[in-house]
Amino acid sequence: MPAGDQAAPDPAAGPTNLVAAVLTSAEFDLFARLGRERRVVAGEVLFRRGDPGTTMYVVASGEVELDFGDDLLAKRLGPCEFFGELGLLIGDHARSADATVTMDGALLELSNSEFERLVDRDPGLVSYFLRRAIMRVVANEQGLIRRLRRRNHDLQAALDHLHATTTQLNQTEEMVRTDDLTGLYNRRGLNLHLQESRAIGMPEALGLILVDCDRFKQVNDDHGHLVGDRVLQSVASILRAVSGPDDIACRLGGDEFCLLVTAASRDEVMRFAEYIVRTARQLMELSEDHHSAPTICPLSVGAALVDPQLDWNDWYALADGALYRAKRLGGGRVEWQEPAAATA
Ligand SMILES: Nc1nc2c(ncn2[C@@H]2O[C@H](COP(=O)(O)OP(=O)(O)OP(=O)(O)O)[C@@H](O)[C@H]2O)c(=O)[nH]1
Repeated sequence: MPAGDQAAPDPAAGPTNLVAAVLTSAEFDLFARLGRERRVVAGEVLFRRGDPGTTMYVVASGEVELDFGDDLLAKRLGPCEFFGELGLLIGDHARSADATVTMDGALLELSNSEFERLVDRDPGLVSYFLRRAIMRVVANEQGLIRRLRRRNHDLQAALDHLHATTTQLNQTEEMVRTDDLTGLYNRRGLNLHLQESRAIGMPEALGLILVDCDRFKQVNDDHGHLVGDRVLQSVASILRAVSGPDDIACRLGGDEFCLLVTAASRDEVMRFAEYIVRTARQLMELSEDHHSAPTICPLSVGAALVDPQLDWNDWYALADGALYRAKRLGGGRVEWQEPAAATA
């Protein structure tokens, strides 16, 4: 029988060999006597994963590759190594790998009838072989469980990492959208918000309220930049207090702010606008008694109903017309702008 020039493994080899798919030389001799020899050539497919199988094979010479699919390592089997034994032992077992000849040679093929004769011929040897076959299945199973556990662990770590990255990205995005000093949206945040709103559908009616501090430069000049900062923060607090969950308060830059509110009528928008101017005035009156640094300043406000279908520049031009008038009239007041008057 062409077992090749390679020596069969020593039957007295230690327990580490127990789970290897290698026949001892005594086993190989016995299998060779009763198995059918089959010549094979490289590229020949012996069976595919999922095929039902009832035979086992021993490589006499040449080489066979077992490919278990997924990301499991393919195995190459040489002389005296066996495979497909579960097909023989269980009967009609679905093959768990593709078996392809990778080097010309010969195989011993054993089906149930040959195996029964093998048992009759040398029950002791066959029982030793069976014990090893079972241990091999158990070892493979344990290896698989270990691999799955490791993969699960890796997957969990990858998910944790992804979660941390997403949180970080959200925080970064939040920072990019927000004005450092006041915590309101900045101009970029407002633009992004408007883009998102346009994508999901704008509210049907919107009011734009432009807010500008009066003589703010004087606050900086008289009391310093930090006092000026605190005044800007107070204006932001007023806007935050007045805006509902669907309204957008934004610091457009410097001492200019805006509030975009969902409102359907002039009265509704004016209520917001007048509240803002009035609150600033009342806060000023409260602090007028003591001669400490100001915490707020008078505010000029321009208000208008805007067409949600038009863009920001159109809205701004409209409300800015009113703001300009409020400034010209001395500040600390609200001016309203009708759309028709703006285009006239
Ligand atoms: N403290 C402080 N000042 C700022 C900040 N950003 C801009 N400014 C100042 O705000 C001032 C705005 O000046 P102006 O545009 O002349 O406005 P104003 O003095 O209120 O004049 P009117 O609007 O005509 O009443 C400038 O002096 C800027 O330096 C800021 O973040 N903090």
